[in-house]
Amino acid sequence: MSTSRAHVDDAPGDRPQDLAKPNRDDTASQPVTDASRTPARPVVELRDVSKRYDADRGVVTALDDVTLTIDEREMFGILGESGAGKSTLLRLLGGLEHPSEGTVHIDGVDLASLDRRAMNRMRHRIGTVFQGFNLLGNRTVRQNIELPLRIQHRRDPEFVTSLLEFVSLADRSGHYPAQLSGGEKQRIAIARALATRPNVLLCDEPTSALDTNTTADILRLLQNARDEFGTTVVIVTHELDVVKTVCARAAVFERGRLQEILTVRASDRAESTSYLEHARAVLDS
Ligand SMILES: Nc1ncnc2c1ncn2[C@@H]1O[C@H](COP(=O)(O)OP(=O)(O)OP(=O)(O)O)[C@@H](O)[C@H]1O
Repeated sequence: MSTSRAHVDDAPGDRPQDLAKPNRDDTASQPVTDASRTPARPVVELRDVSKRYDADRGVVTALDDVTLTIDEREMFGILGESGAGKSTLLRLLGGLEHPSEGTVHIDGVDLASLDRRAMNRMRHRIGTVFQGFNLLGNRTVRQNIELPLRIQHRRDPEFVTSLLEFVSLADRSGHYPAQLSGGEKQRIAIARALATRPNVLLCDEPTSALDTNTTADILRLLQNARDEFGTTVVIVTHELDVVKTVCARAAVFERGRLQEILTVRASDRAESTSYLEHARAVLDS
């Protein structure tokens, strides 16, 4: 598996016909809309990863000897109770921190091997969606989506327009976040995360602040992002329903240890339901 820096430095495609391509050259000829026909290729790989922190209460082991592979275009859940190590795992995948032991590879690149510049480039290939949306209140919808491109001193107005359409907010592009609902804010946040054509989309409790119907909309949107952009989607959540609805597999963590990787049977996948149907299902059982 390649660990070359040149791989990281590949410039993303800027032409309109590149809109649906993931930000990587070696998959350029592959169809991105039919995940089932593409052979599995590891995109996220953790090998023997441990992460320890020096805290007032002594050394805390947030992750303990974790080995895990997530394949290209997979929708993968990370489950666990509070303190299980989920956020720590996301920080390692996003390159915000490095493991105390072990390695984290994204697209075959060992994140710890990258210098600051290469790491910045790599971060643009990893989109993040947060529970609290993290939008800039003094920027319009369109400006929020453009932000990651502006940071790279790039412009891609056609792509931004296509993203506005992708998240069904083309008619709200001049509005400010305060004028939008929670679900709409999360749709902007997803469009912003996709603006750099990331290969991996990290979602940190993306639906925890949303009601049942809006949750279903956002999960459908994440699935569409996977299908249309070829993005691998990692969803950290404590909501089992979320995993059941969209993920094929999920890793369950307890006190930093990966307990098991569960496979969600297709027949078990929850169909998106109305609020009433969901309430019936929960209250009647
Ligand atoms: N920067 C840090 N310094 C010290 N301890 C930390 C740090 N970050 C996390 N921890 C500890 O590591 C453990 C795992 O924390 P982490 O935030 O990853 O769990 P989590 O599963 O995301 O929990 P939650 O669902 O509550 O966010 C906890 O015991 C936490 O207190």
